[in-house]
Amino acid sequence: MSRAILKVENVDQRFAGLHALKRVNFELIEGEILGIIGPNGAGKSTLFNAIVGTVPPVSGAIHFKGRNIVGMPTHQIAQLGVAKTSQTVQVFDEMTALDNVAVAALLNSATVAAARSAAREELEFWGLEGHADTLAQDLPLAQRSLLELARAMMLHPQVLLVDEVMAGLNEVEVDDILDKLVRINRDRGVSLMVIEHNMRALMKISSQILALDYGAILTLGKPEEVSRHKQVIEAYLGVE
Ligand SMILES: Nc1ncnc2c1ncn2[C@@H]1O[C@H](COP(=O)(O)OP(=O)(O)OP(=O)(O)O)[C@@H](O)[C@H]1O
Repeated sequence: MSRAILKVENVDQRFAGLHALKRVNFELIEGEILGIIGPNGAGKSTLFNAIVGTVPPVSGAIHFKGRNIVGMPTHQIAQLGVAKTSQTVQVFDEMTALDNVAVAALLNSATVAAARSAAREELEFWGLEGHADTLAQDLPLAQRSLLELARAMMLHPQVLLVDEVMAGLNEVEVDDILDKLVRINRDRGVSLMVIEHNMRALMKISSQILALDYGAILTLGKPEEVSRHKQVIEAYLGVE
């Protein structure tokens, strides 16, 4: 039987006069890939920030495996198993790719040597082994996106929130990331929520898609249903 690993209940977020999330309710089923779409400013990143605790919601509950994580510090939420990538790739520019991943690996390693070894393995998974000694600032955008995913995986997440990692990438690079996301989901047991403006990409990998508009859920359903939804077409695709 499918069960929810993450349950978002009546989550509200407000910034001064702006009602950024309006009683948002949904479940992430364990093992699924849930795509998140919505126009600019719809509240997608705000939702992710609420889940990982960087900007906690003003009201509502977020249950991870039955435990309400609202109010917990981000590092504790990460330790429990919920991690996030950033919308803008956040790696340490002046460090090598290997060191970037090794720093994250230290959290779950007994020694520096063990962290470096885990980091090497992770770089290999993401196809970055040839760039281990390259400074992050010298990596092309696609490899920086992969590096951030590699860093996030060192937290051993059970739920990974992926915020627009495909922006600015070409079709081949997007397909490579999609393939890797499917593999961490299928082979490494990570449930995923993926924010993406690239609808074609999202439809390929998501079992369900959630559409946000003005902080509220427009619809949640199978990709083919959501892509036919009248308000999604109007709000997201901008068609009258
Ligand atoms: N910390 C904050 N303080 C004030 N306003 C914020 C804050 N975070 C987000 N907002 C506002 O909340 C609204 C939703 O922003 P959010 O970044 O969640 O949208 P989004 O759907 O992720 O958009 P995009 O696709 O452009 O990334 C926007 O109007 C934004 O300016």
